[in-house]
Amino acid sequence: MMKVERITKVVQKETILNDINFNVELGHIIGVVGRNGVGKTTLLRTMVGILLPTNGDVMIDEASIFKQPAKKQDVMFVPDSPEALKQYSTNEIVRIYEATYHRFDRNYFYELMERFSLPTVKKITHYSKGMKALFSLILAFSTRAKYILLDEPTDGLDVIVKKQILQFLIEEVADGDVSIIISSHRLDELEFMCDEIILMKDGSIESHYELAEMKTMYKKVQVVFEKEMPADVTKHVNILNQTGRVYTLIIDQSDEEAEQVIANHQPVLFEELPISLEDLFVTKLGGDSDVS
Ligand SMILES: Nc1ncnc2c1ncn2[C@@H]1O[C@H](COP(=O)(O)OP(=O)(O)OP(=O)(O)O)[C@@H](O)[C@H]1O
Repeated sequence: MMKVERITKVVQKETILNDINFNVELGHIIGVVGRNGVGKTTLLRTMVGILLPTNGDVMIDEASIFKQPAKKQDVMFVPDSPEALKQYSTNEIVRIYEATYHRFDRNYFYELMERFSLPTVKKITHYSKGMKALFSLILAFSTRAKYILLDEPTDGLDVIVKKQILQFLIEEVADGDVSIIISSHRLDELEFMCDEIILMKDGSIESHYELAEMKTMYKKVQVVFEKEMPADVTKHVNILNQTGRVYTLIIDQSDEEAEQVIANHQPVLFEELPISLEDLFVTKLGGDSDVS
């Protein structure tokens, strides 16, 4: 188990991460979402020990990655634009990784290169942007690290490779030996593969739920009233969208009165719609006018 324990990160007197706490068990895909600049990348970089937290610790199987650096072998970070090692050839990088990561699996590496039809090259700079992203992913999984942290992993990948990658990520965690933590703005992709979502706000965790559970906490409905929306309804709902008299609303299920208040006005139309992660994101974070 990986434990992120009370991580706080202050940079130039500014608190970027504030008391972040959560556990990662093996066999899960966890999505980290939040507005631009909220601290997602800083969190991932701290979780692998690239950044030192101002306070708090990251534990893997009860050992701190900061106090026992060998534990860092268990966690790999794939940045959104990997710049390192670009002057090397594919095969040289394999040798460097073999020397660095004790569990690096050369056979698995070449198997994945073949699976994703990625050729070996004399210099990594010869790869296109998408090929570099794919290469970084393949390298990360070939280290056989238990915790793989991905920052915007599908950026720059074409739709065919993207689908293959999403499928691959799901397969990787299926055996229960690996967990993946993904920071992404692609909420549709996260929805497809994540079982847990961490939603960040102002450098803190606003909520951390299983995605399925989170969806049961809210209800999305489409409502049409005879005239405009009654004032007492407005107090109980979050308006996602309005097109003419058609409102798309989010109702917090803990507000027991909300549906009754709507029904009291005898709406012309009142029907439930499937709720998406994007709806939850807008509901929980849409009220912030600034990029945090
Ligand atoms: N080295 C640094 N020095 C000063 N401030 C930094 C540094 N790195 C990050 N920050 C600040 O920390 C905050 C969080 O940045 P971070 O890159 O973690 O956000 P993010 O959630 O990943 O954003 P995005 O969704 O845009 O990628 C931002 O306000 C950023 O300006």
